[in-house]
Amino acid sequence: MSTAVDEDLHLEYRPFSLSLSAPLETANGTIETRDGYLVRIVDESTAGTPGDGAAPTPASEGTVGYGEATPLSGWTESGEDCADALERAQQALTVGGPEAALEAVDRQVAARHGVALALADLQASREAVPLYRYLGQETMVGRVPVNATIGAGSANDAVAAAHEAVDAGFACCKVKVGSRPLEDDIERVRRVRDVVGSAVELRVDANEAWTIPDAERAIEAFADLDVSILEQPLPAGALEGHADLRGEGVEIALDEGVLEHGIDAICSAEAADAVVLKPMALGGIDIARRVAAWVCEIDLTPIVTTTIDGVVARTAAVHLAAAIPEVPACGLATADVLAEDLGPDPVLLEKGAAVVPQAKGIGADGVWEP
Ligand SMILES: O=C(O)CCC(=O)C1=CC=C[C@@H](O)[C@@H]1C(=O)O
Ligand SMILES: [Mg+2]
Repeated sequence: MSTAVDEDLHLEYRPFSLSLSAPLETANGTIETRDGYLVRIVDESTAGTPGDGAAPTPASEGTVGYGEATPLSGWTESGEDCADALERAQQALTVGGPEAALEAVDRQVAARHGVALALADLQASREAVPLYRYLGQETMVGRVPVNATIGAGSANDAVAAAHEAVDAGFACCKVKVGSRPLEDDIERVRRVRDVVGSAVELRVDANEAWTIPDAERAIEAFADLDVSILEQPLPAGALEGHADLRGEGVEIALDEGVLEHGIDAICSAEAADAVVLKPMALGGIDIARRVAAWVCEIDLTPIVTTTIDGVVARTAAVHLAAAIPEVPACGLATADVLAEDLGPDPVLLEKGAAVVPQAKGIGADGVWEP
């Protein structure tokens, strides 16, 4: 049902293309560029009147909420489907308000992420609270722990990235594996362990690359190397296979499997110790928040990451992590993976932690003008 306030909401979106500073190699393919749509919803009921001849300012336009819809092949809908969905949301918002806009993008997760985030940012801005407080965190959170992300490149590249991570103060590194012979990957992880020392947490992400015997062999070696978490060793469909890999000294996290099965099935199959939550792939910050609350209840560990998003979605994911009590290190230190961004980054990285913005909403300003 539409209300007078809803009719004052207007959604706009514009395309963007961000190149990576270096392609990110994973076992599922190489990510070279991040193309998507920046979304904004303006509440014109709060618009002021600009002075004579003055250019419109954000205040004169009304309160604004920003969102980002950045599809990634294999994880979300295509770019084309995303754009079509945003077009539908634009119409639906004017006619039927926020609920109608979200319904119009129900099945296109990246588009839904863009719309839901713009609505959440708008509401948090109206309430003058940072997004993480709007997402339900009752106390002030200054920082969230983050992991360094090391791509599936050569052993020398992995060692160099690990050096850099330790120098920058990271206490957790996640190494991508699965795109080369298993023994080579084990050797890469061994060399990374040598470089980072025993105090740094090491995680490994195979992006579905392995068979059960491969994974068993990897876990045997990784347990000796004190790897804490192995992410998605088997194809997403293999719930029972993942369940069988648990309890051998390395915790099992599901990422692609979360999207394929959902939390209830993972829980019934006892298939994971931890789950990776990517708001862009789950369909929005609101959904990711609900999933995080649910997994905490059932003693699964939630790890927040992104699909290598621009500053709007990445900062929103930092807020999501800040809304989760005792969140472990999250995959949110990816700003450097991008060679360019949508605007200034409000999140400082300091000694392995992301400093959470305390301004109202997401806190990502200066992003609309290309
Ligand atoms: O979790 C991180 O450290 C960063 C994000 C990350 O690893 C990923 C982002 C996008 C696509 C994936 O290949 C990958 C992942 O599988 O987690
Ligand atoms: Mg993963």
